[in-house]
Formats: sequence, C-alpha cells, structure tokens
Amino acid sequence: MILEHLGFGSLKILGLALLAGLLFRGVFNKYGHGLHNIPGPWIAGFSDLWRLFLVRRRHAQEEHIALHQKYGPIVRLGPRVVSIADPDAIKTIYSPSAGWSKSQFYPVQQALAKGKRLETMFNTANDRYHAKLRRSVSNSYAMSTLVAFEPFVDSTSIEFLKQLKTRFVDKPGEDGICDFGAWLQFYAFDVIGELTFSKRLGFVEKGADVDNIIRDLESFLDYVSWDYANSMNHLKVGQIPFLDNLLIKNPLKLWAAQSGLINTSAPVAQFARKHITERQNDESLGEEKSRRGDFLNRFKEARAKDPDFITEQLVLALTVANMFAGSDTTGITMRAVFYFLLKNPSTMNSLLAEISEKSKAGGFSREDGLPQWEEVRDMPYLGAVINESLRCHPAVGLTLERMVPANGVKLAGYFLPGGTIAGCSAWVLHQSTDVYGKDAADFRPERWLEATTEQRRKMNNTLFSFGAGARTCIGKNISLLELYKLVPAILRRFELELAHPEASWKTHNAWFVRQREFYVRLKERKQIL
Ligand code: HEM
Repeated sequence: MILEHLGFGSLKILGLALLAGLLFRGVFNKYGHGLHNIPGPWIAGFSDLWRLFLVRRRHAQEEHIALHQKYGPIVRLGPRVVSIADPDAIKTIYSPSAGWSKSQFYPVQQALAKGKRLETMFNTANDRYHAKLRRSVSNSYAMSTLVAFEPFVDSTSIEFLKQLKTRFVDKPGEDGICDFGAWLQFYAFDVIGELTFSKRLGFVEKGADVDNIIRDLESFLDYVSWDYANSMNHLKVGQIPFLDNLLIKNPLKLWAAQSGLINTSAPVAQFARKHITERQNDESLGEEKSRRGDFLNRFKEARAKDPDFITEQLVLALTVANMFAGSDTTGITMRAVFYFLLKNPSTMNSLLAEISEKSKAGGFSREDGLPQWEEVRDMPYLGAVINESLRCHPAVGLTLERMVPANGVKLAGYFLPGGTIAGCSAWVLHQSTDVYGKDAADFRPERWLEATTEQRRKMNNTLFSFGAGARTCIGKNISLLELYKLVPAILRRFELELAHPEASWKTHNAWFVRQREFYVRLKERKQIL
C-alpha cells in the first residue's frame, strides 16, 4: 500500500538517499576514525563486512599471516579494527595494568542457562568484575594444586587407552582406522568433565558425542566467529549486542526461558547444572565422597568465603567456562602434537628415544605405563615438541581483541585513537622470523633446545597460544598436565601410523582452529616402552 502511494519517483529518491547515506557512512568509516594511514587492503576500512567475509571463509589464520607479510607489522582489518604482528606490542596491549578491556566480541560468547547469560572469566568485558572473579578462584588453578588433579586425568586416560585397544588395535581394513582427531576431542572433554565434576561426560566410553554437547559447542563457535555483531558496529546500530540480542539473546526468548516456557540452555550448561544439583543432593544426605579435589568443590569453597559475590549462578558459570575454554582448546593441541609427530618421523623417533631412555633408567613408576607429572614435566624433548605444536597450531585462530584506552596509543609506528579495536593473533606472531628464526614456518622442536637463554626468553614471551597478561589462560597448567601425561602414555603403549600418509588434515577456523580428517592406525607394543 505504502509503496503504491509513494510512486516510482519517490522510491527512486528514497533509494538514492539510502545509497548516499551508505556511501557517506563508508567514506566516514574509511577516513573518519583516524586510521586511514594504516596499511591494509583498500576496501577493509569502508565496512566491517570485509573482515566478516574473511572470517567466514574459515581460514582467517592463514589470511592474517598473508596480510602481514604483504603490509607489515600493522594491518587495518576494518573501520576501527587493526591487527598487530609486532611481538613488542604484546606487553602494551595485554599487560595487566594497561587498561585495555576486551572488545564486545567476547560477550557474544556468553552461553545461556535458563534464559540468563553466563558471564564468565573468559567472556566478560568488565575488567573490575573479571579481576575480582579471577582473584576469588585463581588458587583453584595454581600449579601447586596440579598433583591433586592427576588422579582425575589418570582415570580418563585408563579408559581412553582401553577403548583405543578394544576398538582399533590390530584390526584390518576400515575397522582399524581410528578417527584420532575425534577421539582426542572425546578425551579432552571427558577429562575436563572429570576435573570439574568428578564425572566424565561419557564420550570416551561411548565413542560418540553425548547429548550433542560437541555439536552444540561447534555451532555456537560458528555463530560467535561469524561475528554478526562486529559487522554491525560501523552502522552504530548498537555496538555488538544488536544482532546477538535479536538472535540467541533475543529478550523475548530470554523472558520465555526464564519463565520456563522454552529451553534455551546450552547442553553443556544442562550437564553442569545436573551435576551441581547432584552434588547438592549428596551433600544434604551427608554423602561426602572422595571426589573432593575437583573444581566444583573448589568453586563452592570460594562461594563459602564470599557468598554475596560468588552466587550459585556464578558457580555454574565457572564450571561452564572450564568446559567451554578447556575442552576443545586442549583437544586441538593434542591433535597438533600427534599430527606433527606423525608427519615428521625423525621428530617422532627423537621423542621415542627420549621416552625409551627414561624408561630404561627406571624413570617411570607405574606398571600400567601411565607417566606421572613429576616424571615427565622436565623431559626436554617432550617439552620442545609440545611448545612447537602450540606454536605451529595455536588453538585460538583470531586476534584477541582489545579496546585502545581513551587517550589512544602509538603502536608499530602508528597512532591508534581511543576506542580502536587492536589485537594480536598467535598465528601471526608465531611466524616472526626475528624471534623463531628463518625457518619459523617449519615444525622443528629442536629450535627450543638450541636457543640461547636470551633467545628462548624471547621465544617464550612471544608464544601467545595461551594469550598474555591479565586475561591469560588460567587453565594453562591443567592443559600442560594433560598434554605432558597423555603423549607419552599413548606412545609407550601403541605404535601409531597415519591411515592416509599422503593426505593432510583439514582445518576450520571458527575462533578455534579445529582440525578434521586425522586418521590413524594403532598397533599395541609387545612391551610398554
Ligand atoms: C591447550 C589448551 C588451551 C589453550 C590453547 C587455551 C587458550 C586460551 C587463551 C588464548 C585464552 C585467552 C583468551 C583471550 O585473551 O581472549 C584463554 C583464557 C582462558 N582459559 Fe584457556 N586454553 C587452554 C586450556 C584451558 C583449560 C584446560 C582451562 C580450564 C581448566 C581453560 C580456561 C580458561 C579460562 C577460564 C580463561 C579466561 C581467563 C581470564 O580471562 O581470566 N583453558 N585460554
């Protein structure tokens, strides 16, 4: 009706006005934010759509590396977004006292439980809330408590090795091909379930995704990295939450969920809630069990100290943060370690030699072959392999975005006004030939052993797989515990070979860089190595 009344001429004027508005907006985006002198693709400054489509192609990590190779240490990715490749910038951007908050990219990652956002340490952009929360629970993740976590890791490892043996070992043809990438992910999910609730999710026993937890998490990551909200920033329609608020966090949907009319809770939040309730029931029946070193118990202790701040909802958020941040990331790194070892036989042989030497010298105590943290934590070649895998395939595949503080800052030779989104990507930093040598593109663990003390310090400071500064990964020690223990545990029991030696895995960057099509065959060793 309205269109009929308007007539063709009016529509034309409307169309032209709209076009002029868009053009004006594009030109303002390009030249109005004080970033027009920053190098980068000409088109990137006009709209966030350019980087939206870059991320949607799912290989952003490689495209970011190529952009920095072409344009240098600073590249403009959007109207108000830059990527930095200068290792010296890490201190400026991420240091605890720098006042660079996380960008609005992070709150999009807040999962829902009964229609309420779970604001976690990982996804909050509120620095004061974050600092208080991190202080309240940092003890739970401390290196000194790692030993208490070992039995949880061992229990999943025993089941994992058993399942590999019964399902794949020495089987001919297709039956003997193990989708090792999937199995390592099952393992990582089950370990984090066990560490957090003293309960495995059951992936390893079933050899499958339980309750679609992995499927849900992956589609959530696809949603997050699609970056709806950032794409709208330049339109000033409401910063990040706009599309997120229309889609997953639509207020009507949240209201219906809070009223119990619909269920918006992520499967992982449902799993967490179920186990928290179970624990409460056990406690009310006086059934204190031996699982008491787990995260849930530690978070409940933090709640007992400060019940006004650490609410029941926050305990739930803390457990969900563990599952979200600590499962896929660790699984991805485990895949990287085994894949690189299998693709580089001389590296595999060096590691096997180190393990065998240690074993002959009586360096492993358990008869079932599971190494203990104290036995493996100082194995130099194993450490070098893990570091090099973290360097060559960091789990997180986009820039860790932060907001430039109000007064602006000079970085990589350019002034960035306050409010600019700036960040580094581990994938880009790890290609620095200044830090890692001319062969930085290659997987070569020996670089960590050959480096001088000063070089190694630089290499460690630039290793960005766990982030840096105030928001650095709080679960780093846990994931290292898992990696250092699992790699020798598998290699001592099994001989592994690629099922399709000529093929490469496929990667998919949806914030985390997941790998697919990593298949192996397993043979059991006659004797544990
Ligand atoms: C190899 C495995 C892991 C990798 C590569 C990894 C990577 C990261 C990165 C890059 C960050 C910083 C994100 C940012 O600044 O935007 C981070 C934060 C975090 N990670 Fe991890 N992570 C791993 C394992 C874990 C584990 C096992 C847990 C839990 C047990 C965990 C829990 C967290 C939490 C809670 C944060 C937020 C910390 C904060 O902001 O204070 N991560 N992780």
